[in-house]
Amino acid sequence: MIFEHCPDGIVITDARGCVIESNASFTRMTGYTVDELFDKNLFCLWVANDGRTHYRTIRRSIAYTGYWQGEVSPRLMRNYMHRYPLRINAIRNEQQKALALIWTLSDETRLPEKQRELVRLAHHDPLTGLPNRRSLMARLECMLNRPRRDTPSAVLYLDLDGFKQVNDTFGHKTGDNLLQAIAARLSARLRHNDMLARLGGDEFVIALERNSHEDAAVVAEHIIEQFQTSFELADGNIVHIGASVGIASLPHDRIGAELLLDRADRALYAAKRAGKGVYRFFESSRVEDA
Ligand SMILES: Nc1nc2c(ncn2[C@@H]2O[C@H](COP(=O)(O)OP(=O)(O)OP(=O)(O)O)[C@@H](O)[C@H]2O)c(=O)[nH]1
Repeated sequence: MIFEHCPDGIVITDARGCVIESNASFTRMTGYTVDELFDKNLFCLWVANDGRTHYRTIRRSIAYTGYWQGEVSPRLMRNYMHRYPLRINAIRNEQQKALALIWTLSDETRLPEKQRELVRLAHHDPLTGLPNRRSLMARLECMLNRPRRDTPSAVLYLDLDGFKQVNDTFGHKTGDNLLQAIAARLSARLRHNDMLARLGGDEFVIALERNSHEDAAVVAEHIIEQFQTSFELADGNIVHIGASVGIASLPHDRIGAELLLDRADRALYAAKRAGKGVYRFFESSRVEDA
């Protein structure tokens, strides 16, 4: 009774992760019905898709501490727009062997309004509503921890050309409106698996999931094309502005998110030097011409 009516989503699985029972909140939060879940392995359904390293980290934490805490990948939820905190607790026997696992998705919507706002602010840029640097870095780490061969991905670092001039000519408020309009235009064209984040100032980054080298170039071209149409802003001003893009494909060697972003930034620098309004790739020994 308490299990069924608990506002948090709860699933009980065996030690391997096969579902024994789930509650109504879990169905509401993930979109998976009880029947669909029965006997499915939750590790296969969610975790394994985020990479073997991630899977092994979780398994190891459960084996040693009986506990793991993190976030559920939104791509693996039917309700993929939401990212829920997930806890996995092992029920262990006296020899510390896991007998069953309790998976709990916390329903943040139950938090008081003020607390929810704090959670939102911690992960989003207040001006545009886009994910912020922190969210981006978490996503990049996730991408970098996946097996690479079958999942080529890329990072596009975008910087506006001549944004300072917009501020100087029209004022800071119009500059803000322009950043919001750009965020909306770029978001509208992205696939829902990709992430558009604002790092601050006039810098945006797109984490492209499962895109080949060629695909990343096509996306970069489309982005630059999107700046050919002027932005009609909420304050009535019409502003024309361009953008340059630096691209770093996920390498086969193991690197961290900071280095990957730095590579995209270096490619962006090359695009700026090449006269702006173009894209450039980062290549390990040199920056490749577009
Ligand atoms: N309106 C507005 N301006 C900002 C914000 N954050 C930073 N800026 C301004 O954005 C400008 C960014 O500087 P730059 O990237 O050097 O300007 P730019 O003219 O685009 O230079 P290039 O990239 O070389 O073309 C600075 O003038 C900052 O003051 C913001 O949140 N709102």
